[in-house]
Amino acid sequence: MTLTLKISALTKTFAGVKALDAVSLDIAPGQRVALLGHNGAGKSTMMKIILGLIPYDSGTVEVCGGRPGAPAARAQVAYLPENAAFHPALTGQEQIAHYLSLRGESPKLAMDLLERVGLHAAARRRIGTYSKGMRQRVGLAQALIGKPRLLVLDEPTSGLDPVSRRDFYALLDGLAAEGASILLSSHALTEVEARTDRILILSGGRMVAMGTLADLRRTAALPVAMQVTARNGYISELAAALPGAIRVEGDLRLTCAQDEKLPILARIAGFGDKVADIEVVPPSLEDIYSHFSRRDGQ
Ligand SMILES: Nc1ncnc2c1ncn2[C@@H]1O[C@H](COP(=O)(O)OP(=O)(O)OP(=O)(O)O)[C@@H](O)[C@H]1O
Repeated sequence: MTLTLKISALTKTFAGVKALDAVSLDIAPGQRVALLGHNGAGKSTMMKIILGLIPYDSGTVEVCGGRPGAPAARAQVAYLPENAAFHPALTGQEQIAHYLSLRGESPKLAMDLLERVGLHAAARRRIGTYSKGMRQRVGLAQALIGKPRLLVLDEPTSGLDPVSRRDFYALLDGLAAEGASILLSSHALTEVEARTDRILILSGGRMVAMGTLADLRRTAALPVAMQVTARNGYISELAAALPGAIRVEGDLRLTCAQDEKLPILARIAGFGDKVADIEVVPPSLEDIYSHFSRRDGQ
């Protein structure tokens, strides 16, 4: 399978500051990759290099089989900046028709693109009257011009309400299902957790974690939390068998290392009917993110 994006040992320095330090990443068609990192971690630098906007010092970068910024790569890559701005006096249809003309495509395709992102009904309204979520969708419609193979999205859901975020990710899911590769940066960890295939965490320009959420969870080996509800009258008996468990509002709460999880569950199961319920809470992406992107002394 031809990779859409192939980055190996990418390094970029700005006046002595290593913005990227030996970063590698492959994205295959249909894959959605989240780029996470604190402010200044190197996310924008990486995106700018992929788009061919700035040069890099060393390593290799192949975008749709070519050099970043080369005409072939530019034709197949779309970019949505964090705060995409559009002309408020233009309607959505006029704005997209304008971008289509700039790309040498028929302005008549505007309505199809707007329909694709759910803006069909508002297409003839001025963008100045659109909500932030609607403007982001205009941005996505613009990014879809020319059926790009790679979408580079810089914090595409920042400032969107939960429903707009969910709708936006549903659109991305559809695009990925059709074979588009997606690289997006985000600070909203919970949504990334559910809606991307792999996660790359940068910290100070270095790649500190890469993989599926399950991979990251395994590598981080963070403690698992459990909540045990005992049947009436049995909480003390259970507490005595679970060292470290504390009572919170009639339940028992405890944390354990990953490799202790199954033995502890077996011990709890041994209590049979004395246990009313048990909940196992794995570490969230937020816990995992903090673990990997901890900045010493900051
Ligand atoms: N043009 C530049 N000149 C000098 N230093 C730069 C330049 N662009 C970026 N940097 C530095 O490179 C590092 C990485 O910056 P970058 O903008 O890629 O981070 P980021 O992860 O996108 O941050 P944010 O989440 O704030 O957008 C930072 O230390 C930044 O100050």
